[in-house]
Amino acid sequence: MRETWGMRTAYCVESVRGAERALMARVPEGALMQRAAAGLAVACGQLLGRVYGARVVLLVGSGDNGGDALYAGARLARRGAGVTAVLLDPGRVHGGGLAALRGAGGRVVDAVVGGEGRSGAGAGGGGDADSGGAGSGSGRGAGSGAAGFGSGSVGDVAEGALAVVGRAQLVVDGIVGIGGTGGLRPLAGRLVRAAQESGALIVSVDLPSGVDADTGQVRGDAVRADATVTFGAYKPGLLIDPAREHAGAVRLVDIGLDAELAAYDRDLEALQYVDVDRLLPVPTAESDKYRRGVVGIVAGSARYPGAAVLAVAGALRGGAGAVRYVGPAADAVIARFPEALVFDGPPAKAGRVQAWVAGPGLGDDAARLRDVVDAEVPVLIDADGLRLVDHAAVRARTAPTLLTPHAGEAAALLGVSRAEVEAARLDAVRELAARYGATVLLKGSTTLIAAPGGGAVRVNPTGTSWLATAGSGDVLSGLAGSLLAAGLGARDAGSVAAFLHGLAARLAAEGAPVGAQDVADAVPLAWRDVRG
Ligand SMILES: NC(=O)C1=CN([C@@H]2O[C@H](COP(=O)(O)OP(=O)(O)OC[C@H]3O[C@@H](n4cnc5c(N)ncnc54)[C@H](O)[C@@H]3O)[C@@H](O)[C@H]2O)[C@@H](O)CC1
Ligand SMILES: [K+]
Repeated sequence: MRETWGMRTAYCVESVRGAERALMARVPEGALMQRAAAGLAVACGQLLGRVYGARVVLLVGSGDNGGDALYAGARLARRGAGVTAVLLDPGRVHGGGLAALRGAGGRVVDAVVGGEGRSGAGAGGGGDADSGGAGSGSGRGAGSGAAGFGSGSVGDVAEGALAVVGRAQLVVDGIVGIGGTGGLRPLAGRLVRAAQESGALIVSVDLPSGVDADTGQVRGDAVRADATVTFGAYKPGLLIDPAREHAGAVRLVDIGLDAELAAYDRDLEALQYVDVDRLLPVPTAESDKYRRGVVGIVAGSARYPGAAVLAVAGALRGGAGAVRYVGPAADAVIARFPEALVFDGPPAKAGRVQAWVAGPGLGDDAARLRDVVDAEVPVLIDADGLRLVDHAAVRARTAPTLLTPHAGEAAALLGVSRAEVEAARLDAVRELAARYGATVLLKGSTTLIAAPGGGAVRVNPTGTSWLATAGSGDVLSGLAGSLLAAGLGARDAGSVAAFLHGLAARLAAEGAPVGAQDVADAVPLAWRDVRG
């Protein structure tokens, strides 16, 4: 699973379109679409295993996304597949693509009654009531300028179209790509549901139709693909939940866009093994414990001594030379980790510290937290610390600050609901970083790290649902604080910690539940895996 290549990057639609325009001016007309279609056809062939004789259905929308699907379908038809295009908007379809498919022997049916498909209302049954989808939302009517989608009632779907979808081995989702807004329209939703129910493999072209490319939001019905073949660059939505869950395995097809994209700012970055390897603080011959960094941990309380132990456990595995625990759980910490330095007074009097972690299990100890926030070294604030902290004091800090909320804590900081944060993680993390003048690591299904000055948001690629276990956040804050003390900047410390933490959970879990202590114990394995 180890990848040897570097940073994965994602660009917003505006940048991708700009780069595409620049490239299109230099290459023959239609060349980019042919590159895209060729890559798509190869990926479909690999998923099918055997192309000759395979039953392939293309769901074709009104734009170039449908064009990609049609040209790829033509390539598959020339290799012997039985390819049928279902036109969702027969009045607006990519002409060249349609001609190519027909020329290669592909069939074409209309999705709506009155086209080439036989007419018949309500075939397939049962779907009408839930055609609005879970997201019920705002996006559904948006973009109703797309002729044929907003207007057609669900009952208008042609029986012939549903029947071919039901028999397909592979369904290619060319409904919408980067030109899409809002969720699937009812007609498309009906066909997609039929595909999903049939058990066919579903491959999305560029993006799963219905998701938001730039934010990862899903505002209505959206395709759930087994794989997505994306062109030129990843789009943020392919890397951020909830859209990411819809994409399946994502494959990037090079259409020659990289040189043009260099003129644009990245929207997202996902560190890979080699990037993390380069960032890990590895001691040299001259290192002593102070040069390697001392991390101070202000965590735990009489009620929650375990949070102190777990934060120290994370900190001991993060590369700092020493861990100094400050608080009332010193006995519990020493019993488990005799190598920790402990002190039960105010942090300001605790001795030398290069970075502080404050908050896990802290209870209501606002005084100790204030001491830490006033310190002129990097500070990580988590959990209870996020609830107690004086926001103006955070904004006034001059040394780096790293806030590590989960969605619920982020919601409280922003004054919105947890569901709103979960639905729009990228917006939430950017907004928090701007508002608090701090680097923010938003934990969850896709952990994101945003710096206060803007720039690319980091997305952690190693996350796993095994991390959804009590205390795992305490380990993460200790680990990230330790990396801060070892000299990493806040954005790097947060992203490297999230990477190691996710990897450690995977290595510890191996398919079975693990506790936070197991995750901490597996962090050295993750280091070795990265350095290996
Ligand atoms: N621009 C380029 O150079 C390339 C573009 N390519 C493909 O072109 C796509 C973009 O094509 P387009 O700009 O034509 O846009 P799309 O094909 O993504 O969308 C077409 C139209 O669908 C309508 N629409 C919007 N939301 C909808 C919804 N929820 N349901 C139904 N219809 C909706 C709109 O009228 C929109 O203009 C990319 O995603 C990619 O697949 C590739 O061929 C590679 C090269
Ligand atoms: K698509």
